[in-house]
Amino acid sequence: MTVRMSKAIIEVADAKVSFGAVRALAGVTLAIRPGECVGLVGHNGAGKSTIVSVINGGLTPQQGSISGDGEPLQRYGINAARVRGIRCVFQELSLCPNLTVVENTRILHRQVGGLGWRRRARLVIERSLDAVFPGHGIESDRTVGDLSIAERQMVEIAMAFSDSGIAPRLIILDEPTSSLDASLTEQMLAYVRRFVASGGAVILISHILHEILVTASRIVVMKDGRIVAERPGDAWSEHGLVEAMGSVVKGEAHRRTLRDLAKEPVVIAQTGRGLPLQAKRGEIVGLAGLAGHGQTRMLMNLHAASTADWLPRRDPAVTFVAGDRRLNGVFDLWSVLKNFSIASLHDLALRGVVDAEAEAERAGEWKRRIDIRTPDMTNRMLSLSGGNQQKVLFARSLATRAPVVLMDDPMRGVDVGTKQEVYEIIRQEAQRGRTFVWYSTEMEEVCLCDRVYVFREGEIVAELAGDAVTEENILAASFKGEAAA
Ligand SMILES: Nc1ncnc2c1ncn2[C@@H]1O[C@H](COP(=O)(O)OP(=O)(O)OP(=O)(O)O)[C@@H](O)[C@H]1O
Repeated sequence: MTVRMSKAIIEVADAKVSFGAVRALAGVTLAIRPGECVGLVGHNGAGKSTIVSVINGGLTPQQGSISGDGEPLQRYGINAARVRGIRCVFQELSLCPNLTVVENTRILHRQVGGLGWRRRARLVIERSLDAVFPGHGIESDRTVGDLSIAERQMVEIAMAFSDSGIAPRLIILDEPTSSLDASLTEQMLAYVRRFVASGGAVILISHILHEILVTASRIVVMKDGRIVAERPGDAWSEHGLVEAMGSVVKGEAHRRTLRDLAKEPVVIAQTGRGLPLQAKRGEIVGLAGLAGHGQTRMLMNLHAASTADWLPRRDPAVTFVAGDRRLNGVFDLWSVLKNFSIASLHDLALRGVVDAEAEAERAGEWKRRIDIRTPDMTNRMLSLSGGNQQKVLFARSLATRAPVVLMDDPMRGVDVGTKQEVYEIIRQEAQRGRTFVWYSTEMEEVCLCDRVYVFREGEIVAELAGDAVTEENILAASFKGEAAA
């Protein structure tokens, strides 16, 4: 029996894209058909966002062709993609922060105009939010800038799946779950499965390979601007994917066995009527719980409490690794080098003047250590892929002498190979006496911590240590406010 394959919604053939000396796509051919969820994986800088920009019409390849529903598309761009029902949720969230959720909906759905547009736009977005994230609790009159990063991500995702006349046919999700906790992620993946089962198509990009394995019907692996492997989803294992990406397969990361810690905590904080937080010298302390329940606020408060001096200190007491990098991490207009060295200028300066050689040397060391992929550290920060920008923020903080490192879900968008390297660096630094306070939306990371505080509604509701740090206990505490017996 011959199986008739439906026509591809979009097909890119032999696409080549270069940014100056960097070859982002070296001849990529990819077709997406109705009813399939294509998982796209690869190391940071492999070219995933670039091929997505080509499919989304945001970037015209220097070579190659694009066709849609079997017809060659000559002048393909964002508007042409939108008319074909192709939408993209970007890694860097793209909503206008000064407008409300409803007003942002109006911008995406241009046809929702005229008298009464607010009511209709509200209906469009609320219907979609309810469908993708039942019980979301987001009021559509709120200004986007006031939403937490997880809420913003939920609105972006719901916006992409919303329908106001032009039905969504292909939704591209570029690391959509990087700020979502486990339950929101599950809601979104369940919706993706339903959307695909009803004939829609999805491209799912994620560094959390488990998500891809349980959702994608086909998985495509990219490496250095090329597709290096492509198979049905159920023909892959996590191990096989990591190998195909060119990363070294390491055993599962385990919590370290703790040596004796000093008795006196170096960090102490209180959350309302909740339990107090304590972190000792050399300890890795995790902050867990559902996203947006006060973990980031706690980190901000700890940071403010130790840095409120008028003068910058030669020996900073704390350093902060931002997770919401566009909001409080990256200096857009600066080079990679300047973004890296800004926190250690005191160490790099001689009589008040920065020693450029020492600065370049230290940046080079970190470039090698966590594999920041750029041909030249003086390139603009925004020329880096998202995951590589995140690595720079890591390097910036770890290169300081601050004894306490506060981390706000810092692995957003970092690839699996690099994550393992960073976990190892954290262990080594903790062994040398540094204290880490680490908020993460990834259970695997929380379970690496020596001690974990679970947050609920702004307060710490449970403290788990050693062998009690398990997924089951954390989930029980997150939902019920108490650890499982
Ligand atoms: N505007 C740009 N200017 C210069 N170089 C760029 C630009 N956009 C992307 N690049 C480069 O192209 C390459 C591919 O980047 P891309 O963002 O597609 O990677 P990615 O696979 O999505 O990575 P990540 O997993 O970190 O998001 C990288 O080396 C990146 O530095």
